[in-house]
Amino acid sequence: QEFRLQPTPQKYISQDDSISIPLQYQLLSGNSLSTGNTLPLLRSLMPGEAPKAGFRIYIGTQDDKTVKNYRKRIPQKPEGYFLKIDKDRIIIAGADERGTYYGVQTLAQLLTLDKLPLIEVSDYPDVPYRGVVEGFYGTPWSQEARMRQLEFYGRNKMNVYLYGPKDDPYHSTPHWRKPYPAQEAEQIKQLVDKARENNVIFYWAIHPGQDIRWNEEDRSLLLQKFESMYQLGVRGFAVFFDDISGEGTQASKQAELLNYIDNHFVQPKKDVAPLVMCPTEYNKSWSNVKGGYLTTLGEQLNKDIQIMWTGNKVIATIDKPTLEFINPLIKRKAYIWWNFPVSDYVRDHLLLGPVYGNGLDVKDEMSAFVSNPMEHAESSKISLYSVADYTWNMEKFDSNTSWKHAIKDLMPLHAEYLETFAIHNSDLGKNGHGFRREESTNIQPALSALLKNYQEKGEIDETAYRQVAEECRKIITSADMLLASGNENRPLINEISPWLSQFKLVGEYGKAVLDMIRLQRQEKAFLPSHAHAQALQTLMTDNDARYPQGVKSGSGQLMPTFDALFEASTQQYNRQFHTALNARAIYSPYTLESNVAQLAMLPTQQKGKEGSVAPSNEVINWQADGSLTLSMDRPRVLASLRIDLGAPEETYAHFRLETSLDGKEWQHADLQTAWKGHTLQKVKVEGRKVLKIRLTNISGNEQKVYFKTFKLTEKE
Ligand SMILES: CC(=O)N[C@H]1c2[nH]c(C(=O)Nc3ccccc3)c[n+]2[C@H](CO)[C@@H](O)[C@@H]1O
Repeated sequence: QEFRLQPTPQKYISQDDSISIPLQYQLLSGNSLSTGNTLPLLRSLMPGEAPKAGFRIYIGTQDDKTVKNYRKRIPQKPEGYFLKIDKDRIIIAGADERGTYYGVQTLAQLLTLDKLPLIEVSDYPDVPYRGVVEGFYGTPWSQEARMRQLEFYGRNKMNVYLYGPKDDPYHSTPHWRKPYPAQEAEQIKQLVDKARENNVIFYWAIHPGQDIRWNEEDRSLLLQKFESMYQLGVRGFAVFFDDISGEGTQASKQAELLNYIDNHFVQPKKDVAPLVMCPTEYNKSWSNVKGGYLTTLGEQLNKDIQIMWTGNKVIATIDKPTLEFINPLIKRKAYIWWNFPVSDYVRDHLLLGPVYGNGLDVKDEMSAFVSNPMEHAESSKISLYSVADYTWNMEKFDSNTSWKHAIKDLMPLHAEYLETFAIHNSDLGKNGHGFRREESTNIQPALSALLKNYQEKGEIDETAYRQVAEECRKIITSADMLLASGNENRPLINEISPWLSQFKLVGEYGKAVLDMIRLQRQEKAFLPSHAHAQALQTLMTDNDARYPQGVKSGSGQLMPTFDALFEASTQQYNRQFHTALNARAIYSPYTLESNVAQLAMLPTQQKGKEGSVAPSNEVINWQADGSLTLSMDRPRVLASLRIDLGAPEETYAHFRLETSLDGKEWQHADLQTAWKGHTLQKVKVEGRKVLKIRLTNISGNEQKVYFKTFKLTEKE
């Protein structure tokens, strides 16, 4: 019988023979397992324990007598285990308690088969700490979502979960100094208990850097907060110094605080996991090696304190050069914080594609690999399943195979439909980090062939046409099947339903555009298809109130191709029949031009009377005389313009804002602080008619700013 074990074991041999699942068995378990959740898990999987049964299960860690005959078969690696299923017995022998627990989790997978294969498994993880950092901006996961996550981590042999949602006020400013209110405290306690049940180390992270004062009072308040979390059962602690400015960014002060916590809290407790910290310089593109921040941490931080790293950029895949850069500087193996599939900077997209691009030769260069996921907990499991696979057995990791199994694991009864949805919802679109993913890889060659032939020769590639038509049919069917999938995975469908509705429209739009190119030479028959395609464009634009920018689906390949075919066929029709049908598919009245590299990539958005340039999460290096120009499709009367460079008021003196009606004559506009103490500027343009708006760095020097807001509102 075919089966796959998740994550891929280091080594296993399955005989071509199997046994029926024993209905009764005699359990011989080691004393080391008298506490913990390993035996309860085994008993929940195999309820037929009977003292005199013939079939036996021997379970224990290597110090237990019950498995002493198999001690030499146990991999001598942390969390390693040996599992053997024989005709009259099962042996589960772990290098330690968690290893034994993982042996039971592997047995659990085999128990889902009709019969138990006779098998020997010798297994252990490549990366010491494997799991998830809930570290994104936006709506934190719900309690129910977190409880489901922790079960998922246990099943997939992930051993850490770091709690650090940016928008939890008791994790970060303003209330990091305060204990949780009773209800929130109880929820954290429930999570800690659930984590223990699933052999996951629950780390609670604090994010104090934005307003910490380097004094005895704040140090004491932070330790009191950690102690209050310890009383709730937390046995793992982290301090995040990412995304802060000011006093809190000093490496020597950060190191002094962390060493104090390590020496006066973590070490004395004796049952607390190694302290973890996220540095302020957490990626190479921001690091200033000569400035000494990273080397200060490397030299001064106690050796057992773990230092997180996101890679060569904020959002990046991790390869050997990445680790060869950072490990020598911090004088330890980096604790990788992988910013995928986090989507808090592209919230209109779902990132459901394969996990790929990380090196397969770096297992010995990192102390941990934790994924920062989407705010959509269930949807994130597609990636998290593969992260578990990758970090457990790196050299055997196969991106596409793992992705397919991840989808089957999430929705076994609707896997083919979820796979169709996921393959077309994987790219991020243009974004401030410049991080992209492949999308629609299954149909991309046919899309290209169809478009190329039509645009260059006005001809239809019939093979490609049929393939694309079939894919549109699958898209429409998949959306319906998933929306109607009932309770197979209701939390997942609740998360993705706005995108499923959009996905169905994408399929319908593709069909309408295929009709258009087929009917392009028929003066009357073309018109209904053109009208239907335009109607679908409108429906795809104003699609879901919960997402101000709307939701995007198929934005990497499908929509650009369908839009291009819409425009080409309509232009062809207009030429042939001397008509003036609208030939513009993507109707955005705003276009962005800039000679500032990091701004030029930013997309523009329109929502009703509002037009904006998408914010960037990176520090913008705005060169002297660099400018950004937002152009309209026609002169428009402004009601307001708001700009926020995330910088003090005096910074705005380095910039000039102008508007123009013709792109030649420019008129100055005053920036003024909208609210005292805030960085948001309200520009005095009320009633001004403009065609272009231009912001220029006139200081003569490079300015480092954040590009948080550039939003205009038109007069009704
Ligand atoms: C370590 C880290 O990635 N920290 C945060 C983070 N920070 C950034 C930034 O780009 N931060 C930034 C950019 C410019 C100016 C200040 C801060 C991205 N992310 C992640 C993805 O959006 C976000 O989920 C995460 O909480």
